[in-house]
Order: sequence, then structure tokens, then C-alpha cells
Amino acid sequence: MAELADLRITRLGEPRYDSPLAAFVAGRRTNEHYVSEDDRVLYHDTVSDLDGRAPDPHSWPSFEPGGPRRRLFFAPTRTKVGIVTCGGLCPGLNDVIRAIVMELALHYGIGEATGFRNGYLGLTPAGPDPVRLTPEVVHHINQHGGTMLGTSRGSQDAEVMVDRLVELGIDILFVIGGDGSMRGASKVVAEVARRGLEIAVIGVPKTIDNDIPFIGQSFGFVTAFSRAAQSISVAMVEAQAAVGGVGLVKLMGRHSGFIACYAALANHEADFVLIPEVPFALDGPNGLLNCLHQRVKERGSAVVVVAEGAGQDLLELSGATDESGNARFADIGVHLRDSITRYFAEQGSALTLKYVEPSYAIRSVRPDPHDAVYCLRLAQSAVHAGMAGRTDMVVGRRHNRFIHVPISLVISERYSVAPDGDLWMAVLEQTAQPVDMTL
Ligand SMILES: Nc1ncnc2c1ncn2[C@@H]1O[C@H](COP(=O)(O)OP(=O)(O)OP(=O)(O)O)[C@@H](O)[C@H]1O
Ligand SMILES: O=P(O)(O)OC[C@H]1O[C@](O)(CO)[C@@H](O)[C@@H]1O
Ligand SMILES: [Mg+2]
Repeated sequence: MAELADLRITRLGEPRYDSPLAAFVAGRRTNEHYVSEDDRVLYHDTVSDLDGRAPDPHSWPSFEPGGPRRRLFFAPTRTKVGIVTCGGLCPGLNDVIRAIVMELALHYGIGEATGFRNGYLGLTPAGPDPVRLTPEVVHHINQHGGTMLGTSRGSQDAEVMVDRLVELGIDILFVIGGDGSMRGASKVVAEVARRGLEIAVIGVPKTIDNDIPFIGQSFGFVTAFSRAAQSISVAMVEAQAAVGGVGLVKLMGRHSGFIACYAALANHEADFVLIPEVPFALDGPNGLLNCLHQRVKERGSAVVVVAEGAGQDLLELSGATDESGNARFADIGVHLRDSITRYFAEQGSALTLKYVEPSYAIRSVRPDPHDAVYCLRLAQSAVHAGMAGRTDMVVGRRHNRFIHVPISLVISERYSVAPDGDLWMAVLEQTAQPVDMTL
């Protein structure tokens, strides 16, 4: 839960220039489709959340709304902008890059941006040279998945990165990345502030895992779980056609099981969903093996969906990490495949197990139309925020309104599936798996 003070957005200074969009924005008042720039978007959305609060709504926790401002901190046409994409791929990265460049060009008269290549590495002397991003260069990039700028993991020194921004005269840096990238962005902000510079850092939060808090939903997530749902359908068709058919689908989701839950709910085909947030046992009456065996006996086949971070307590962890310090998990998919095979053999039951792991296929694709629109609108919000001199923030959407969220907040915790929440309840209702699979 955040309080009003946690939701304040940092400004580089007083706005100095009239926006080319001023006439368009002037006179608009908050309504169901738009939030005026002087208004705020409430954090809470239930009556009980507001019980006991002071009567003045201005004291309630609320977000600064996204959108164009009448006055700008940076001069239209003269501002220098950098863009970087970091961390794992996600559907829509190219859409965000394209929309930032187009918004800068079309509305603010800024004809080009600097694209830093291969993530934060591109902001250091050891990295590849930056590229010029013009409307012509980015025009068709949204037709492809991935990122035209490339990406990377691995830590870079904030002082070195700020040196590079100063050297190139960058006024606004757009960081398109996940939780790790936002931690990196926060260090860049701190270094910029330490030197007393006027460089804005604006995040566009990206992760197919949907594990970033306070932003509503991350772009690319809908596309990713839609692709994952196709793999579940594949597993179901294979399982149904086989004798003692079991479809086992392993999906991405390091710490948060949103992809597994949504993909499973999408077409009602999963019998068991296993996620990092909810422990399960293999053995025992409610353990996966017995329940799965029963389900196959009753229905002829079954489908198990497992997120990569689920059931790690059942495995031996190596303690290894990737270049960014993220834990490298033991392979729960292979462990389940072997355990199920052994158990069915012990029971003398027929088993045809089809193991499906879509892996990168769910995140390297271009976004579905829903995500493409979301990418575009997040990018436009990010540009408006940067031009108005906001910094140390990311864009998001809450209650269907675009908002500004301090970076400190989005890196303060991880968003995950609540075991007592609506989403997990929906999964339990749809799969009819035991509520507690550890008993
Ligand atoms: N605590 C941190 N401080 C500074 N930089 C960080 C920190 N954590 C991560 N970074 C940097 O941010 C970049 C991306 O981080 P990471 O590889 O964890 O991906 P991410 O942004 O979390 O995206 P995703 O989890 O969706 O793949 C890397 O270059 C990494 O070194
Ligand atoms: O193999 P890579 O590129 O490090 O990415 C894998 C990780 O990235 C994520 O998709 C998050 O972007 C995780 O779910 C997954 O474990
Ligand atoms: Mg991450």
C-alpha cells in the first residue's frame, strides 16, 4: 500500500516553454475518457480502502495522470533524447521505440533520437556505437518482434553511463526494461542528481512476467500469454489423442505465475496449474502425482501447466545466477516429466506424456493488436512526461487511466499472484485441482 508522499513525481524544474500541444490540451476537463493535468488518479478503488481516511480527497493516495502538458521543461525541436532497451525480450519493444520517435517528431518537432544498442552496455565505451533513430528508420520496425536496438543483461557503472549521456548532450533518457532495468535507471537518476544535471530518466516498464507492481499490466503480457495458451491447446490435443495422455507445458515465469494462470484460463484446458507463489507436493493424497493419476483415470487424459519458478523447493538449487544477478532455476519441467513417468510406471498405468515448452516463442513475437495499442499509448505518455521535465518515474495504467509512478515504488516490491486473490481462485475453480496440494 502506498501513501500520497510515496506517489510524488520528481520534476527537474519549473516548465519554461509552451507546448506545441497546448491548444489541443487547453480547456479539457476530467471526464471518463480523460484526466486533466491538474487532477489526480486515485490509488484505491474500493470504499473500504478509503474508510477512515481524512475527508479531503486531496490527502488520499493518488497518482499524477499521464498525458500532454500545456507547458514544457524541455524546448520543443531542440531536445536530445536517448532510448535504450534492456533485459529479456518482450512483444512490443519495437512498437515502443517507434512510438517514442514518432511522438517526438510529429508533436514536438524533434526529428531524431539516439538509440543505445544492447542495453546499458551501449551506454558505456565498451558497448556498440549508438544509432540515429528517425521516423524513416523506425517506420516499419513494429512489423517485427524483438528490439531493433538489441538488449543485454549484466551490470554497468552508473557514473560511466552518465558520462556518456553528458558527452552526447542527452536531455531525456527513455529506459524500456523490467525490474532490473528500473533499478539501473534509479542509479542513473541518483548520479544525475548528484552532479546537479538536468537530465530526465523515464521508464517504460517491460516484462512478459507481469511482475512489476503499481503499473496495472505490463505491455507484451497479453501477447505472451496468448501464445502460451496455444501451447496448452497443443498439449491438450496431443494428450487427448493418446493412451493415458498427459500434456505437460512449462512456461516462463521466474517469480510470478501470471503467464501460467492467464494462459490456463484462456481456453479452459488445464487440469493443474503450478506457480511459484503456491507450493505443491509431488507425493501424498493431494500431491500432484496422485491427483494427476486419478484425473487421467477419470477423464482419459490431463494437462499440467507449470511456471518455471514453481516447485523450486522440490529441487536442488545450484545458486547460479545470470549476468544481471537473477537466479538460474533448476528445471522443474524435466523434474515433473521424470517424476510423472516413474509414478505411472509404479502404478502399472499406461502413460503417453507429451512435454511442450514454448520457451522464447511466447516473447520474441510482435505484439497482438491489444498490446500494440497499449505500447503506443505508453510510449506517448512517456514522451509527454519527459518533455514536461518529469524524471525518476515510469508510465503505467491504473483504473484505465494513464499514470506516472515513481521508480522507487516499482522497484520496492514484486507483483505476484496472490494465493488468496481472485485470479488464483479462478484458476482453482477452472481446474478443480486441490486447494492445498501439499497435504
Ligand atoms: N540492482 C541493479 N542495479 C543496477 N543495475 C541493475 C540492477 N539490476 C539489474 N540491473 C541492470 O539492468 C539490466 C536489465 O536487468 P535484468 O537482466 O534483470 O532484466 P530486467 O530489466 O529485470 O528485465 P526482465 O526481467 O523482464 O528480463 C541489466 O543490464 C542489469 O545489469
Ligand atoms: O534466457 P533469458 O533471456 O535470460 O530470459 C529468461 C527469463 O526472462 C523472463 O522471460 C523475463 O523476461 C523470465 O520469465 C525468464 O526466466
Ligand atoms: Mg527482471
